[in-house]
Amino acid sequence: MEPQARSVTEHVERVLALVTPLRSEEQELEDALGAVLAEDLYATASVPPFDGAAMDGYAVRLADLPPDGSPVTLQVTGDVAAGESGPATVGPGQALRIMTGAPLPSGADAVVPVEHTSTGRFVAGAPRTEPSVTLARQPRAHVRGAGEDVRQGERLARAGTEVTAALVGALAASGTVRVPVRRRPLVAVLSTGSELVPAGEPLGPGQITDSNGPMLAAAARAAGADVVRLGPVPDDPAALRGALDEAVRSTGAGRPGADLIVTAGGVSAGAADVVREVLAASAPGADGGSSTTDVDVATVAMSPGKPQGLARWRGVPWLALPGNPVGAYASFELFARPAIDRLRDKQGPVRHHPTFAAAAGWSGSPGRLRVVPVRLVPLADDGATDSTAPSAVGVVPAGSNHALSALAAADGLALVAPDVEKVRIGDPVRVLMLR
Ligand SMILES: Nc1nc2c(c(=O)[nH]1)N[C@H]1C(S)=C(S)[C@@H](COP(=O)(O)OP(=O)(O)OC[C@H]3O[C@@H](n4cnc5c(N)ncnc54)[C@H](O)[C@@H]3O)O[C@H]1N2
Ligand code: MOO
Repeated sequence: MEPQARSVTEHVERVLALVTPLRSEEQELEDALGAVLAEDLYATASVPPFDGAAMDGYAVRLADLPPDGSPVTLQVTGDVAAGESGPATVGPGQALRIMTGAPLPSGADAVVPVEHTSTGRFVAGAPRTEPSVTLARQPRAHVRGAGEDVRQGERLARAGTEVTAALVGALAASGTVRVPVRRRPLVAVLSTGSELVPAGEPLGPGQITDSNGPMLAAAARAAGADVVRLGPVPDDPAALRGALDEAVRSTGAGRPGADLIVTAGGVSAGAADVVREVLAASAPGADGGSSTTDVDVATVAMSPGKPQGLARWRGVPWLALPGNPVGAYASFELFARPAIDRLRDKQGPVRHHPTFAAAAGWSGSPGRLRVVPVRLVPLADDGATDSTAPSAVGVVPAGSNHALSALAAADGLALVAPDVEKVRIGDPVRVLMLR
């Protein structure tokens, strides 16, 4: 009899209990894209650092411009360009030509854009000699105030934030050159199965190409980890133990031991299910020693991805995922990715699981969370005029649930709750987005 299946939520909790965040280290800001901040970061300088022009035009004194908007003619006494720091001053009745980004000269408190003046436009490269300009008060001052964007000492990002290109920009603007980040996790990816042949090698009778190895390695990299790929390992306990030892050992070439082991295959009820065998043989108290601890083999209420194993190999957290490739990938997204996030101490935003309307109906066996590769499709013309509205997008299954080709074509994984028997057209469907 099959044991009571464990919920996905409970399995996630057990996965998270196995891993703890890695130590932090300093990294050059320019190399930190995708890393996770280990501390809150504060602006070391204000942005912009000075009051400056937001438009090309004339720096003026508002006191010279009649409040009723009637034009006035001012004497043009010179130029201020971006990057200039000269002691330019605008006196009463005067104006200075000023370019966007240039510091506002003393005396001036507004910029009038050139297109709203008698000059009309500045010609790039041409000498500017107009002795005077006629202009009028504008509704806006077109001045960017010092610290308007960021004030020195203001918090720019919280610990746990993943560094994006925009954050690199914001940190650079405020004078940051090095950032404290979590060390990048090293994930060992290991596929098991005597039928497996590395990609590119000819297949003998009964053999198949190892797709889980390259796929899970790619998924781990996409989740922000470095990867050491081992195997495929044949269905032989000694070979598997050897590979697990290699995964956790640091090598002479400077590779540290893995922070997390992810295996695929051999975790079900088959006679050759070697992962299950190694877990059982080395569980504490059993013969074979205690290189494996915290063993937890479970049937999880999801499909695909039902058989799962958790343990530590010589202290290193080990997620044993099922071999069926779609199940392995679904398990990666639901269990291994949160484990990697925790190693990186990555905090929210909560993983985005938007809801779309089903654009086709489908059924499946209730009682488990069904993970269905789906594609986003425009909904049939429903009279909506705005084709970019979210309601104009729905989901359809991307192909057979167990086919890698469907997974490859999928925009996301629909997560259909265990109590739902049939998904009908128009039903809301929660989707774990993959792109
Ligand atoms: N009697 C039972 N049999 C099975 C059960 C069960 O509950 N009772 N569960 C089924 C489910 S669900 C799954 S999933 C599989 C998982 O089994 P394993 O984790 O032991 O995986 P394998 O048997 O090693 O492989 C399953 C399947 O996937 C192919 N495979 C494995 N590794 C790779 C790889 N690296 N690249 C490509 N394909 C791979 C393998 O050849 C098998 O076809 O067990 C069911 N059986
Ligand atoms: O759990 Mo298996 O992955 O359903 O195919």
